[in-house]
Amino acid sequence: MATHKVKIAARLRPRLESEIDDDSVKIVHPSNDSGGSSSSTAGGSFITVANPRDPTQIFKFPFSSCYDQDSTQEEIFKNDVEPLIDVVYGGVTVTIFAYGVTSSGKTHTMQGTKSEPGVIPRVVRALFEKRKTVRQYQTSLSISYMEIYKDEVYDLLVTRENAPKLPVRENDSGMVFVANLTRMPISAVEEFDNLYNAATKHRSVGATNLNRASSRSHAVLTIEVTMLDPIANITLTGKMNLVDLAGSENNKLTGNDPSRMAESSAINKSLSVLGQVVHALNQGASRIPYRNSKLTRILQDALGGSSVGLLICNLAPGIKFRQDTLNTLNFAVRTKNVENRPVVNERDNRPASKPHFAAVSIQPAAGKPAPAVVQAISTTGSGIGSGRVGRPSLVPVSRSHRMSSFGSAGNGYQPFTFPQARKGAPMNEKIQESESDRSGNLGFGMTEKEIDERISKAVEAAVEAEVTRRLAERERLRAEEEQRERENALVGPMTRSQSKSPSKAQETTLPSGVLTPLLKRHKDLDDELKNRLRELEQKYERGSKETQLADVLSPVSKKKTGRAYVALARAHSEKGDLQVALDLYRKAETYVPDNVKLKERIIEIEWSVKNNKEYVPSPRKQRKAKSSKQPRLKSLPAEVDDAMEVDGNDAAGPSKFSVKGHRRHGNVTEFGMEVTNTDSPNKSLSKRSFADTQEDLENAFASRTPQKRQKRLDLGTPIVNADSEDDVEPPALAKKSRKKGVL
Ligand SMILES: Nc1ncnc2c1ncn2[C@@H]1O[C@H](COP(=O)(O)OP(=O)(O)OP(=O)(O)O)[C@@H](O)[C@H]1O
Repeated sequence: MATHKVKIAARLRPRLESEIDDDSVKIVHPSNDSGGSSSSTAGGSFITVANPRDPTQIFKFPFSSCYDQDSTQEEIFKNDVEPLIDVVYGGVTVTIFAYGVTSSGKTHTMQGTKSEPGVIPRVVRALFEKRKTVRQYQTSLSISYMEIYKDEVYDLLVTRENAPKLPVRENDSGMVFVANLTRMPISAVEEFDNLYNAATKHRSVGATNLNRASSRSHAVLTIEVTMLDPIANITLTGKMNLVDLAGSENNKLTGNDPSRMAESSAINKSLSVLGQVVHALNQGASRIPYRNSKLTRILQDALGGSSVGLLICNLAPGIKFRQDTLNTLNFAVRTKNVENRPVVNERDNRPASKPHFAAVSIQPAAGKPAPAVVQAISTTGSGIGSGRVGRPSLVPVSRSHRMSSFGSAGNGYQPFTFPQARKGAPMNEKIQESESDRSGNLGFGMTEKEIDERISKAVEAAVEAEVTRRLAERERLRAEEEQRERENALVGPMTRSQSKSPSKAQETTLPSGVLTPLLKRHKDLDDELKNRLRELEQKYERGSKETQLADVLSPVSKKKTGRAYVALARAHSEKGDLQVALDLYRKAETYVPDNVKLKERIIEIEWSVKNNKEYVPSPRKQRKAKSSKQPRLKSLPAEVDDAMEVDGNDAAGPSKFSVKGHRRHGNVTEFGMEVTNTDSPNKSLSKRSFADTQEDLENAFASRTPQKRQKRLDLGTPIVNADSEDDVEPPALAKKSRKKGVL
């Protein structure tokens, strides 16, 4: 099982004019003693620092990449950064961050100067170069750039006046992102340079005793590479996060004034939380304090998450910085053991097979997928203004979105963007609810009232237009009739009788209220007759309304509505509420007038009501087990089967929505970890190995028993409340593997 440890590169900057280099900190390259390269990535290199309390004692810090004062920007890039370009083009997120005391050379390493460009400009050039070679994709690049200043996030791509504090959020998939961060497309290196140079001027920089242009904030530049494979209709998204951290500060040395002190304390606090996060990860702690600072939340994915990480430790020479150097190196040593589980961010763009509409309302809350899945620093397209590009959502909006984890087999992933149920809720909680209260309901955990409302709504909308049309038509006919009557009054009784004949058709569709005038006219009728007529009128009106409803529905809707009424009727008859049941059965009959069993049922209940006798419904039939593995979804209770058995079906309640099935459909298959910082990433990220691994894991996944598979799907980072300040548990699988010491 492969995980990826954060790689460490240490760089000692040269002595500045005002400084004394007393050899307190030294880089040793045993293999290069005879001269040669000023760096080593071959192993064996180490840094020595004398113990401040006992100068005879020498601390030794071995790292795979150690760069001394003579190292060049080019060397660092070639050895440690360039290999990561292929990783980004493999659809993985890479995070490179420069760490060190103030004035140790972080900005120099990341940004550099015009004559000595640093990591950032080189990465951009390399990404554009690489783009030329990946012809199978339609590739686009974009950038976002933010700073974290006094624990608040600001957009550096807009002017400071237009840069409100941006909130850090977490989506349903556990992906941490900065809301409303601008993302700009870049089509050429020059375009990037212009944007970046302008944005860098917005960064908070101030003079301290140690650095004339000291960064007062952490800066995070993200370059996103989106690759659309038009043949497979799949989009890969790789990201490069380049982080220039503010330096830890010793206020005795910096000579900070009160305002600088406030900045300094925010910087030191966030760096201290960063240390705590690393420490907690190394301890295998159950809670990692990511949420204690914005910096660690944003870097969450780079530390114990799903991106490939490189930490460049910048060191300043001389005894003045010795304690800071030791602190930095201690941090580096601890970070060295942090394991990530990189994933490929891949989105399948093929259209989704449409879930049954009833399924959407069931809301199977997804078990959280693997670690903060996409990347720590991502942007959102929501609500962004002109000139901004919406982040292509990595949440699976289409048929499937596989997060292919290098190395872990099968963390689950939900196939559709179901609305999230309560965070942290078990995946099938809603379903369990339905089952548990089944006895009191007619199905789907819905009450009778809800079913009735649903039916009414569905019917009402369809009927409204038709009723309006009919009323208008009736009004027109009545007006015509009155006009004819007036004309007939003039031409005599003979003609009148003839002229009335065309309205014969109306008699068969006697409009409601027509009997009332009749009653008024025949005042001499005895009371009994009057009552009878009133009853008839009521009956007519009720029947007429139901007939109208039934007329405008499609055959399928009629059948469904009929079933629903039968289900309700049955529930009422079981409660002994026979009159209500009878009314409901009658309503059902207007939708399914040819159903013989229904007619019989109505007669039976009518008899019971009339004779005040108890009615004993026939026992429900046992429904045959369905052969299909996927239970059929129904929007209405399964009380009545397709053949419109009145209510002789099983009492097993409605078909339940199979989360398992749907989740498998939108499976997330994770892949074997083949990416390393140092070892031939080109090879490890080849399409071939990617596909092969995917197949193997899918097979392995398929061979699991359903129970195991379900369990597997449930694994992943717990869903946390974005607003809560609670700590976040590290990804369950990562924890497990850490504990086991699996690499
Ligand atoms: N490798 C290097 N070669 C030459 N000069 C360097 C090197 N590294 C740093 N410097 C110089 O050291 C000074 C401090 O460097 P830089 O501003 O990069 O430090 P920093 O770690 O970013 O500081 P802060 O945390 O205060 O922002 C600058 O003048 C820079 O030009």
